[in-house]
Amino acid sequence: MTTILAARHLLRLAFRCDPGRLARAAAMLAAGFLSTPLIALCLKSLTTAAVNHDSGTAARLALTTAALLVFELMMNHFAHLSYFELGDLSEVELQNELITLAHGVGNLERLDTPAYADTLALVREELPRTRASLEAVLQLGGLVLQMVLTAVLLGSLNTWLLLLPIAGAIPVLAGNRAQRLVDRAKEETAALTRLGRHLLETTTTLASVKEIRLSGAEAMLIERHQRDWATTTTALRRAQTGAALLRAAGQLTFAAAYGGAIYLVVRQALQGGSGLGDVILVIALAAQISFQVSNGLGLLTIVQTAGGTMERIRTLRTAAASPAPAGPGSAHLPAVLTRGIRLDHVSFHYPNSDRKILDDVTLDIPAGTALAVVGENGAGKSTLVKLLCGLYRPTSGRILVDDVDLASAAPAEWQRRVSTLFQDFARLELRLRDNTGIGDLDRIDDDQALHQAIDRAEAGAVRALVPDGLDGLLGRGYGDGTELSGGQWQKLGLARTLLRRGPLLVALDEPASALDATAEQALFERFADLVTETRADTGAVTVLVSHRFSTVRMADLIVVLEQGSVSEVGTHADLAASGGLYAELYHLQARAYA
Ligand SMILES: Nc1ncnc2c1ncn2[C@@H]1O[C@H](COP(=O)(O)OP(=O)(O)OP(=O)(O)O)[C@@H](O)[C@H]1O
Repeated sequence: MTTILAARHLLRLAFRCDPGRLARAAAMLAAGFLSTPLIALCLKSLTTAAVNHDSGTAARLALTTAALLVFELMMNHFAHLSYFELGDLSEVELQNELITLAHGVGNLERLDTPAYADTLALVREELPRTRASLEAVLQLGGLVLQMVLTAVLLGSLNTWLLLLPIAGAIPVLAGNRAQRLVDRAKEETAALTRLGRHLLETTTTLASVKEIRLSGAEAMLIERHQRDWATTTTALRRAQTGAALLRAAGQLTFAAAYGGAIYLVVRQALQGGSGLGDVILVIALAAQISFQVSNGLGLLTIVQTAGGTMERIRTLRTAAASPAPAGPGSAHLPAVLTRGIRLDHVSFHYPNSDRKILDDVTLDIPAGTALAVVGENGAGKSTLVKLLCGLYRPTSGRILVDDVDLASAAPAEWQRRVSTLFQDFARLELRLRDNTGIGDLDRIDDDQALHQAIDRAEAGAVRALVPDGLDGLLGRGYGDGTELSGGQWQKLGLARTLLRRGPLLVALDEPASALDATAEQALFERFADLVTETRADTGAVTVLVSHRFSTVRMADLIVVLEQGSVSEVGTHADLAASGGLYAELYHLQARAYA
């Protein structure tokens, strides 16, 4: 994206946020910037008056010069107050758009695409610079006005002097090219930078530090971290060196033109074509041009970097706006399940790999069924749940809800009818109310419903730990919230699941992985209640992924996944007697407990 497009985008954004403030900032900046060449003009007249011994005029001009200097400073100062807040508003607006781009894509497929994830990570990192970018755009506008006035004053003395501002364009063009070099290097090293940040985060956050310390993997991770950073830094340093050389060449060219301009006007004065005042005017203006060019270069670099960010946001927007593989249709989902959910020859691979994770899965889950999914690690259980929740679409095959193909319904419509607790459940370090309330946003302010869901999830003791109850903060993400254990967070995750009304699918992926034995027992009593309730209410299907066979056996139907394919389906009694993988795993676990 060119600098002009970036500037236009930032100005539009600022205009949307607060047009009045933008107009005030622009007017004050323009007034401040225009007063600089006028100071040079005053100095010229002051010199002429002094040479002519006109002390009255000289004194008046000296005062005017001082007043202009103060005016210039004041205008810049007050403009800064206006655009400071405007920059913040614009950044928040872009942050909101980024959140939409990360979540508003209907499914997770794009986030799994490395290019999309890298671009998103880069933009997230660059957003805090929005304020400086907007400031740079406004100042560049003022600078352009200032340069035009400077050019008019120079041209009125000698048309050759007009070449001076033109020579000023050379370092600008060189700067443009230099920035492109740096941007390209940044994009090429984005994946490694992301990995570096991940390693830094992993090695410095409490949760993982414990494990790393005990495993002794510290040295290995530090070595890996250093190696990756060294590769990234080398590539960036090479690009920065090339960029610095280009910028220096441009500035040297301007320096030569600057010297030529002074020579020209001094020669003109010696030949009697102009006075001492004109020489002073040119020296002052040339010095201003030198400052304008170097200032302009710095500002341009900032706007060009913002251009990179805007371009990346545009790429994200285009990707998010492009239709998903089989564009969502407008088919309506039933209010109540009568037949159930059917997977019809479903195969799936993640967008970032060709490896089939699910292979030709066909499965009928009648309405009201409690289905358990078992299988070894990596068999594809969580992936199956994610597909059922509509977070991903099958690469081939269909998922039918009664007779409606999920691909022909809007993902959001289905996701409103799904209640889930994922294995990697979210730990929202916000208020207890938010943490639970996002399970059913319409009820986030319904204290009674929130308390009920928390009680049903056996999380009453967690609530008692939070000093301000529903409005108390959780975690140490910001503020001084209550830190919770893994199991306590998981119970709150379950409370979210239980808050949702009228689901057609309840999916619990290893919901007891962090719970103690008593909590697990209580959870499965709740699970049984939930199945009975939702079955009567909406005919919902309940899917439970678990490695605990004591719980799995309660399910109406059990499906065994082996390397992405269904190897066994049936009731506990059928499968335990069949002598297959289920029977083997079940007896293995039963023996361990015996
Ligand atoms: N976002 C992803 N991108 C690429 N591959 C993935 C992604 N998520 C999971 N996989 C791969 O898919 C395979 C199945 O993962 P899945 O989480 O579905 O297994 P699972 O049966 O739930 O395992 P577990 O019992 O360990 O939870 C794994 O080999 C995993 O590496």
